[in-house]
Amino acid sequence: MIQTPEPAQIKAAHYATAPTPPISSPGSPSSAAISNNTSRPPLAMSIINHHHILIVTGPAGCGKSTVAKGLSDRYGFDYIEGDDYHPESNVQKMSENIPLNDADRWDWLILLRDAALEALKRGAKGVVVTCSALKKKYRDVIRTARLYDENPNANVHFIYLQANQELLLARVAARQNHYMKDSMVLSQLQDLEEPDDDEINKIKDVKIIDVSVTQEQVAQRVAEVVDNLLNELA
Ligand SMILES: Nc1ncnc2c1ncn2[C@@H]1O[C@H](COP(=O)(O)OP(=O)(O)OP(=O)(O)O)[C@@H](O)[C@H]1O
Ligand SMILES: O=C(O)[C@H](O)[C@@H](O)[C@H](O)[C@H](O)CO
Repeated sequence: MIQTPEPAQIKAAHYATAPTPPISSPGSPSSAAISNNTSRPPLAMSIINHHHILIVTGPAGCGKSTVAKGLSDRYGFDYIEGDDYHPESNVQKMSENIPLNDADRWDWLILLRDAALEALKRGAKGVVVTCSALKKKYRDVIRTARLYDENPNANVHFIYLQANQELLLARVAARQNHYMKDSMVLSQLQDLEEPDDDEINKIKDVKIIDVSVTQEQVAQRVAEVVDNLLNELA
């Protein structure tokens, strides 16, 4: 989540040279919820044996940054805030309430994918990325991370935070100093393709979390789901 109206520093011109990703600042109350409120399991073997990229997805205001910080703290994974990787032109558009289109998003998605791979290459145990990933074809771009990873191939998991329009609008309205306005939430909902049957039952790399509950309850749900996921792959 970008808190200031400053344009992003990072340009998406060359996706092959991903910038150094921002690492989470630990200790926010929300991240503490996921990392502490749920008892920490023994370190999942899969964290040691696999490369994991957790993509926290959903429209603006669903709680991606909140959840992602918690996951990063819980597993000691690097944290990549998707908002920080938009080219200046995208930030400008969003600040002016102009919805992004596919063309605006391609390089951004590839940049995020490559930033996650870069982090793994530098030795990160795993990576958590926030990315709206509103359409199936956007998620497919991120899915190709597996093809570009070195041994072991990265496991990409999408954690889709599901919320209705009313809830998203309320959370965005309550948030201070952020460029995303109500109208942007509405345009994102128009673009949104929720994970479909193929993704859920065939590719099986999507988990859906209902976020219409408190931050602590969301944290609990997400921690349970991701603990299981990582342990299943051990
Ligand atoms: N479960 C929850 N209950 C109530 N408020 C929440 C919950 N989760 C997050 N929030 C609040 O809702 C607002 C949006 O959360 P957050 O910034 O994490 O969403 P986001 O999906 O990252 O948004 P964006 O895509 O616009 O960056 C924040 O003010 C956050 O504190
Ligand atoms: O896909 C998009 O339309 C945008 O990239 C958004 O997802 C923003 O990055 C984010 O939601 C801002 O808060």
